[in-house]
Amino acid sequence: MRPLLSSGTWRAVLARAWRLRPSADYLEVMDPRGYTRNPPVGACELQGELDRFGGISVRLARLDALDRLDAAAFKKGLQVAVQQWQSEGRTAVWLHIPILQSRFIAPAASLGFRFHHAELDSSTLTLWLGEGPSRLPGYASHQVGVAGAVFDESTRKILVVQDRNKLKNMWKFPGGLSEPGEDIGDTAVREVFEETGIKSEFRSLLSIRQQHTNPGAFGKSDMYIICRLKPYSFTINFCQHECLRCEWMDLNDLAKTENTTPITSRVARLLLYGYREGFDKIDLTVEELPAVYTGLFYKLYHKELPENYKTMTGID
Ligand SMILES: NC(=O)C1=CN([C@@H]2O[C@H](COP(=O)(O)OP(=O)(O)OC[C@H]3O[C@@H](n4cnc5c(N)ncnc54)[C@H](O)[C@@H]3O)[C@@H](O)[C@H]2O)C=CC1
Ligand SMILES: [Mg+2]
Repeated sequence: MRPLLSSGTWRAVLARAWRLRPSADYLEVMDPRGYTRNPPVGACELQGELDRFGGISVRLARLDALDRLDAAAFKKGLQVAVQQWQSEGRTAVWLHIPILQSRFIAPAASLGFRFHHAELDSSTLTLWLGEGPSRLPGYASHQVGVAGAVFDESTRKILVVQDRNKLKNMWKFPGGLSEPGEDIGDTAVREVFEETGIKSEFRSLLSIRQQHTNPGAFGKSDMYIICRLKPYSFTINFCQHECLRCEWMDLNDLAKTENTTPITSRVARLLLYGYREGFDKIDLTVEELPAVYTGLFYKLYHKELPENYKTMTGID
């Protein structure tokens, strides 16, 4: 984000916003050059950055005098600052509050700010100032779980576990929740190893399930992705905390058993089809491509596309 207001301009805005009058105490701590050595409560220097949508972002962690600021003074100052931003046509305010300054959440909320999201050590509140209903995007809507269907083509065996923490003991593929910044295939390989001790490598993506208000997703929706993995170790050493049993099972048996979940049964049948007719019938393979706007890279998953279609040469 681009800072559009200099700190000098901010000082001027905030001197107005916080309606400060130098008190006798304040004057006592001015040095001969006029700089404040120990600003009193309320002499807080807010620094904000304009974003490309016309919103303003205030990071309380960057404000030196906050430790000495009480909640009432913060509320008063914020109220005036918000009026100022509104008169300047700002569309929204984003208020980033470090966890140790959470006493400022309640005064901000009483002025209409609402939580946008929280991380381990900070929360972010927003206030929409634009016309009509808020157009600010929400935060995360889904959690992502990934399982590995580890299939050994040479023996037709598939790796399955029974979850220790479930009321019904049904066979399923080992898997778990994706970590921030983790590729889908890497989650599958990591979770399979953590839960079963089996080493494997990513082959393809087989299915995506979307479920809303999943009980384990803290009120969010759940994306559950199953990957096809190829094993390169075979001795099971399963996690006692999460699994009750772990086995290499014949794929035909998994496809037929009733002692499994509908999604595991469906994917077992999909794998059987791929095993008999060719995995290209069922695989979504992955390729890394460059993102035009951000300069980053991303993973794109789709059915195999012939090389001449990728380059658009040799197409009639
Ligand atoms: N049909 C299927 O085959 C199933 C699919 N799934 C999907 O798998 C994904 C999650 O897989 P998991 O193996 O559950 O994740 P995971 O392998 O990352 O394990 C989560 C761990 O957190 C623990 N945990 C969860 N909630 C807890 C709480 N409130 N307090 C203390 N500990 C807690 C669990 O006991 C477990 O050890 C989701 O996407 C889910 O939809 C989950 C179960 C069955
Ligand atoms: Mg798990």
